Amino acid sequence: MMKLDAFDPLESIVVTADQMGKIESRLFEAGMPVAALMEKAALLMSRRIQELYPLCNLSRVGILVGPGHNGGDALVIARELHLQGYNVCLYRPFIQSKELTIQHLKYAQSLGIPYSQEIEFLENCELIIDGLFGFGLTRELSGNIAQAIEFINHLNIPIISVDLPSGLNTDTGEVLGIAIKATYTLCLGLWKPVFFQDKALEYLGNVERINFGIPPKDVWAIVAKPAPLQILTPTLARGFLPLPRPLVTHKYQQGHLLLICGSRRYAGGSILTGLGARSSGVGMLSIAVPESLKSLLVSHLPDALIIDCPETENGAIAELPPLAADFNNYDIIGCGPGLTQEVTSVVEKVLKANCPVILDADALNILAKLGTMDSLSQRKATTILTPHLGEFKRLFPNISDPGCDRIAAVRTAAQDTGAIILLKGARTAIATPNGSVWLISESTPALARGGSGDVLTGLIGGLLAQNIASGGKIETGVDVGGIVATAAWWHAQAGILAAKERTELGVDAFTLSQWLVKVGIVK
Ligand SMILES: NC(=O)C1=CN([C@@H]2O[C@H](COP(=O)(O)OP(=O)(O)OC[C@H]3O[C@@H](n4cnc5c(N)ncnc54)[C@H](O)[C@@H]3O)[C@@H](O)[C@H]2O)[C@@H](O)CC1
Ligand SMILES: Nc1ncnc2c1ncn2[C@@H]1O[C@H](COP(=O)(O)OP(=O)(O)O)[C@@H](O)[C@H]1O
Ligand SMILES: [K+]
Repeated sequence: MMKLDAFDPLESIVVTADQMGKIESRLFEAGMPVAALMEKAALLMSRRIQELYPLCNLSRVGILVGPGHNGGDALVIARELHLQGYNVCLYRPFIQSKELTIQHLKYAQSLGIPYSQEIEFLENCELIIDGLFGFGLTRELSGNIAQAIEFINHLNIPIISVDLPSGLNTDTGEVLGIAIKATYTLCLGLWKPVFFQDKALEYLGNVERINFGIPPKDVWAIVAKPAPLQILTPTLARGFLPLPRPLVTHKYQQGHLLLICGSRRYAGGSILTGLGARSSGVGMLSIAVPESLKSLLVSHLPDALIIDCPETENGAIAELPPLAADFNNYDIIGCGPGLTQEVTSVVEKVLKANCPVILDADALNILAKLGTMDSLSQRKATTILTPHLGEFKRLFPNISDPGCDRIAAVRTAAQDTGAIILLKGARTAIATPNGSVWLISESTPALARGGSGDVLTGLIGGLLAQNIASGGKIETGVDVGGIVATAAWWHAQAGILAAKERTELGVDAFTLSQWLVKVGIVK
């Protein structure tokens, strides 16, 4: 889980290793002594470590000391814990180190803190502080360092990583040979992309940011405003919600969403999409389904207008009747869940609509087969694609493996197509064509179940419909990414809340749709 500080203006900013280095350099050039900054950060960390693991519960703490300033931080922590009475010992495999790190080592030695170049020295520890490498690591780890990390990971004791788990690439989250599997990671200063890369999650443990007071002006001197990489924090999400509602309004002013979804084989997908939309508060909801599903949909969503469409032999939508085909009646269209891949002509027609369009599931597979991704950039209205990793790979075979760097992949996809792309996963990322990416900082694997994505499609559609109908900024494209991200945040929060009460096994997609309204979105 990730702890966010609602009152810190830098809490939503995510910077790359290169940007962090540049921001840090500005502080040093302005006169901040390197040692003083290290002291500030490491003192805060050592205080936090003492809260997490009080002295009375521990007999021995092992500290991994690297050659750079991550190692320097670790040595300051070692010194402080020692002075507080902890029994501390050091593993320091490097002969050569940065000057400041050597100085801290000298002082630690003068205090009588024992150290060794052999990792077995830490065998009887009950807590490990990992200060081997931070954002300065670029090369693969091998040899004795790799073996030491393997040894530590097998000790089965809590590990606290300084800044990030040693062995992870700060930007891509890639494991550089081998990496520490932390219980806690104390991110220093500003969030980095590694905290939002799916494949890094199992290494991070619980994540907290240590705010040691970086002046915002130094951040904005390096990072463009608005930041190209941002966490959708609860405070930002609340700003994107259509609340409060105007006192005098009517249903059409609260948005009219058309969903095109479902088939005989995947009837439930249309219900779940409808339930997601309903939870958004949308004013009017129309759902076009194959005619044989009409009564089923009416029984689940009596508030929605169900449009029955002629169907194929297999029970898929054959064509859209006039009521659904006149797209001028709607603020936005959501198309895809449960359609089957038969409905190519419907998807082609939807792509020609003048209003914003959300494509998900089968609509994405059809789009991939049509091979007309280029045509997306010709669309005048906004297009939103919501693929999971498999769908993303089918849509964008030429973008390098999104499994390696999801953030870079989704950004490229949005820039190439001119569409808003929401890449689903443990940490969903939403990219806009101007290169900015929104990140969802927490979720739950309870959502890894069939149908939860359908709920999300409906929710996105319903939120955007309300924004458009109220003369919102979507027309100028300004905040669409933020609204889409708000839907993803809301969806994840509902999953977290439901899982807390029902365990991670208890959040089926229908339950999820019911929990959306229980999220405390306006605290
Ligand atoms: N973010 C900030 O503003 C602050 C950062 N601080 C610390 O400074 C860290 C960054 O420090 P550094 O730039 O010194 O970098 P690191 O401490 O992350 O490590 C880089 C060092 O490791 C060596 N190295 C890299 N790859 C290696 C490999 N595969 N095998 C062996 N050695 C390798 C490099 O030659 C260099 O000496 C942060 O992660 C953080 O812990 C703090 O001291 C305070 C403030
Ligand atoms: N491990 C996970 N942690 C958090 N969220 C997850 C995880 N796995 C899947 N999800 C979320 O669940 C939803 C699944 O959507 P999708 O794959 O489209 O499923 P479906 O098509 O069956 O509805 C997405 O919103 C995704 O982000
Ligand atoms: K580290």
